[in-house]
Amino acid sequence: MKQWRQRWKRFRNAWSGMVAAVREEVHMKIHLMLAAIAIVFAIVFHFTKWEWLILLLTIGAVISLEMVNTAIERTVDLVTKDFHPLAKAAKDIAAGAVLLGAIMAVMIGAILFLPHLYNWVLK
Ligand SMILES: Nc1ncnc2c1ncn2[C@@H]1O[C@H](COP(=O)(O)OP(=O)(O)OP(=O)(O)O)[C@@H](O)[C@H]1O
Repeated sequence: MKQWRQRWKRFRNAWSGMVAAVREEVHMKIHLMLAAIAIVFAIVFHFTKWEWLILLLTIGAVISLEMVNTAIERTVDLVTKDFHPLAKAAKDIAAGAVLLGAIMAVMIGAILFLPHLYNWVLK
């Protein structure tokens, strides 16, 4: 029983972390908005099971990367407010990971959506 209470507490902490990231980070709101638009188009285009899998994995990867980036920013700010080359490197590398994820997501999105858009325009 105690174990379940602890698990529930951990789940609630993780959930409140997700809510805080969405509330406090403009980029998270943008990612969620783009994900919602992609999901609407995937429904309209009747995506196959494999297309859904790739789309959901991509959305999950980008949003997770943004959350880890936010966590790294907060940790660096907690450790030092002074300028430090290591603080800069940590923040820039974490931001670079998000950028790489976003570039991959745009490419995957083009591969997934362009053939459907093409067919839709030709109809
Ligand atoms: N303590 C620091 N020492 C050195 N450079 C820093 C430090 N804090 C931030 N920077 C530099 O400034 C940039 C912007 O930092 P900031 O903390 O404003 O994050 P951000 O990318 O604007 O994210 P957000 O606005 O979402 O918090 C970092 O990418 C880094 O290059």
